[in-house]
Amino acid sequence: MRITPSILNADLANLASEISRIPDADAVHIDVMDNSFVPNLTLGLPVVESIRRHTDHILDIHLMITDPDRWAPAYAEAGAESVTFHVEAAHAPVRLAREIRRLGARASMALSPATPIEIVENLLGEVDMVLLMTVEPGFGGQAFLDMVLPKIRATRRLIGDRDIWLQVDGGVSAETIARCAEAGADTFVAGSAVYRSADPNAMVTMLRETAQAACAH
Ligand SMILES: O=C(CO)[C@H](O)[C@H](O)COP(=O)(O)O
Ligand SMILES: [Fe+2]
Repeated sequence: MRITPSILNADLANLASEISRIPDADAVHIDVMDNSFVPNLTLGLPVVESIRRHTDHILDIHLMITDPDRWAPAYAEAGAESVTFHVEAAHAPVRLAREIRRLGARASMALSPATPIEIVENLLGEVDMVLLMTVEPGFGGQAFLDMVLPKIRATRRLIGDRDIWLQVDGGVSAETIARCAEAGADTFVAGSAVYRSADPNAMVTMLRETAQAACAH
C-alpha cells in the first residue's frame, strides 16, 4: 500500500518546505496541467527540475496535458521516477511508454472517469502503473466518484498476477480510501486530505493503515 500525496493543495510558493512535511510518503505526486487538456494551469518542467534538486523523494508525475508524446520523456530525463500520461491525449501510447521506460522511469497510463479500461487492456504489458481518476481531472478538492469503483475492480482483474501498480487519484481521504483498497487499488494519491490536515505526515500514516486494514478482511 503506497501513499503518494499530491502537492496541488500545498503552498505552491514553498514547495521544497511543503514536500519536507511528508517524509513517510512513498512518493510525491506532482500534477502538471496545461490549460488545454484540463481547464487548470499548474506547473511544468522547469519547476519539476527545481524540485528534483531539493528532494530525494520519489517523484510521481501526473501529466494532464494535450501533447504528452512531446513532453513526457523530458520529465523522465529530469529525474522523475514515474511518469503518467493520459490515454485520452497520447497519440502513440506504446511508443511513449517504451520511451519513458528507456529513459529509466516507470511508465504509467491514466484514465479519466469516463474512459473504459477495456479499450487500453492490450497496453497493460507496456506500463508499470495504471492511474484511475476518481474525479474529473483538473482540480483538487473534488468529491470522490463512486462510479469508478467497478472500473477499479475490473482493472485489478485484468492486471491479474502482473506487477503493475493500480493508483487512484481524486477525492481520496480517510472516508473513501477503504473503498478503493477493497476494490483493488494499491497506490493512493491524496491531495487535500493530506495538505489540509494539521499534521500531513500523520495523515499519510493514517491513510496507509486504513488502506491496509481494508484489505486485511
Ligand atoms: O490529478 C489531480 C486532479 O486532477 C490531483 O492529483 C487530485 O485531485 C488530488 O487532489 P485531491 O486529493 O484533493 O482530490
Ligand atoms: Fe493527479
